[in-house]
Amino acid sequence: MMVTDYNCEYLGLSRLCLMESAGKSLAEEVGKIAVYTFAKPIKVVIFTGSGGNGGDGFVAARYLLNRGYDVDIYMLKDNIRSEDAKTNLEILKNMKPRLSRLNIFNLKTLDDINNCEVVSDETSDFIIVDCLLGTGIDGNLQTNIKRAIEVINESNGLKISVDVPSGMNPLTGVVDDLAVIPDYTISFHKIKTGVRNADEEAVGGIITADIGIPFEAEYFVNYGDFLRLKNRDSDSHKGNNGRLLIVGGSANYSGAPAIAGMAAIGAGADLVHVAAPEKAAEAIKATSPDLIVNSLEGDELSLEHGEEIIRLSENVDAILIGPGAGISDSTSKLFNLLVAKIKKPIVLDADALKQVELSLIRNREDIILTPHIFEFKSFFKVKNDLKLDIDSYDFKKVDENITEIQFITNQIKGTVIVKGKYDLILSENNFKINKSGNSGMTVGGTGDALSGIVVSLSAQGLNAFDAASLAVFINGLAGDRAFDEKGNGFSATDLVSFVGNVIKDGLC
Ligand SMILES: NC(=O)C1=CN([C@@H]2O[C@H](COP(=O)(O)OP(=O)(O)OC[C@H]3O[C@@H](n4cnc5c(N)ncnc54)[C@H](O)[C@@H]3O)[C@@H](O)[C@H]2O)[C@H](O)CC1
Ligand SMILES: [K+]
Repeated sequence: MMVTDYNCEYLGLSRLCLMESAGKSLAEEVGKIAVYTFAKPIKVVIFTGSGGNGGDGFVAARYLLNRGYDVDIYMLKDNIRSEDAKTNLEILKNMKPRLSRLNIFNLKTLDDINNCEVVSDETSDFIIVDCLLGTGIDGNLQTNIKRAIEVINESNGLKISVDVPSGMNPLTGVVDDLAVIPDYTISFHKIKTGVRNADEEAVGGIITADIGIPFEAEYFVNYGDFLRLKNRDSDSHKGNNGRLLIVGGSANYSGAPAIAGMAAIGAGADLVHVAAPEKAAEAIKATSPDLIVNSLEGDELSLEHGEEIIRLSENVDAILIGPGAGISDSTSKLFNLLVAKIKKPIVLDADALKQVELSLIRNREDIILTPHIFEFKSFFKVKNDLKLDIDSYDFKKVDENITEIQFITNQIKGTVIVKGKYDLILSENNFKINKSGNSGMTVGGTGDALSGIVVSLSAQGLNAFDAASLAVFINGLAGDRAFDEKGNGFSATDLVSFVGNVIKDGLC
């Protein structure tokens, strides 16, 4: 959800708009609950925190006042951290002289909280709206927030939590310390995972309110997806942040595994091993000192290298098979042996896609395929004239094309990137569209760079779908920077040189 939130901004839909929409939806739902719970106008008491959750409450207050409710706002924090929440609080404060039936109380001390009206109100004819904490909860509950949660739970009023019951982990639904126990939880756009996972008595009746977030914010890969890249912990040491093995190269092709390897380092991997036939290995050693190259006898990757490669795979977190490997019967047998024996995330690219049997990977979620449309059709043995053609405003055409491709990829549990002007990333019934990149990326080697970034993110712990989605976005952004610098004259090596910067900027 946080990814979607951020991606809204890149569609031009600001968080302030989303907060207005969230607050309005909240007021509508509170109004509906009030009408069918109480036969008369009642008071709504809104407890607010210092973040966006509190901001939703400030917005809802405006709409509830217009619906004839008395509104008391109990602010637990007056140092509001969310700019959008601050804007909405200012609006309420600018309503002076006050004509609306609104009171705003600053609960600065525990005594203020203990003496607030909901504690003493014996009736139950009021609604408490819990806007203390939402998806931004972090660490143990501060004392005042904890006391406010107790007061809310002890009160007789009807309780409504906004987005997440305050005190509950929005991702897991776990309550480490204490949480509001609401009669209803109103979730914006989509039920938060934690709310869905929690027991019913911990969240009450769940209501999902639409706040105008368009599909595209969820289905286009964008900068919000960088949130999935774990922030590297400061005391990590070599090897913590991804170790990977690239199996590729042949007598004529040493560039592909080298480009993939350098891209993998650019995407943050710590240790990049390459296993390649001796001529390619020597060439890679000479050009890329940062790669740990294992030289395999002979001109091509073949079955007798199997044991050595499987041994190498034991010390890494993810493997990329294919770049520059060439196609031969023995390489084919080797690749199928590796896929059958190595139970770690595997990325299959280029020549591996022409040789690995579909049946071997059908039930593996940790497999990522990176075909362009022609490799896609040959891997899945597609007979008809299938194209990746979603560059259109015609939603029927886009939907049909994606559905047609999904029908094919649903044969496997893994993730498939179908590369094109707009790349399509598919896994089970989930899909994302990547719009970064440019036509200059038709230059040879950009696919090798992509496969290097995919295996790097996979080695750093991202699941197949997230690693694939983010990698395509990063590869395209690096291609866009290379284009800005050299127009259509950039090389895959130029693209690789921007990968690190793209991620650094994306994480800011
Ligand atoms: N698309 C949407 O779903 C929208 C959601 N909105 C609302 O915004 C919140 C998320 O806002 P955020 O500012 O990130 O965080 P919170 O308001 O949940 O709280 C953070 C706030 O609270 C303080 N805090 C954090 N942890 C603790 C703690 N353990 N004890 C005490 N205080 C704590 C911290 O200082 C922060 O200031 C989301 O849930 C929705 O309700 C937006 O309205 C827009 C669209
Ligand atoms: K809440």
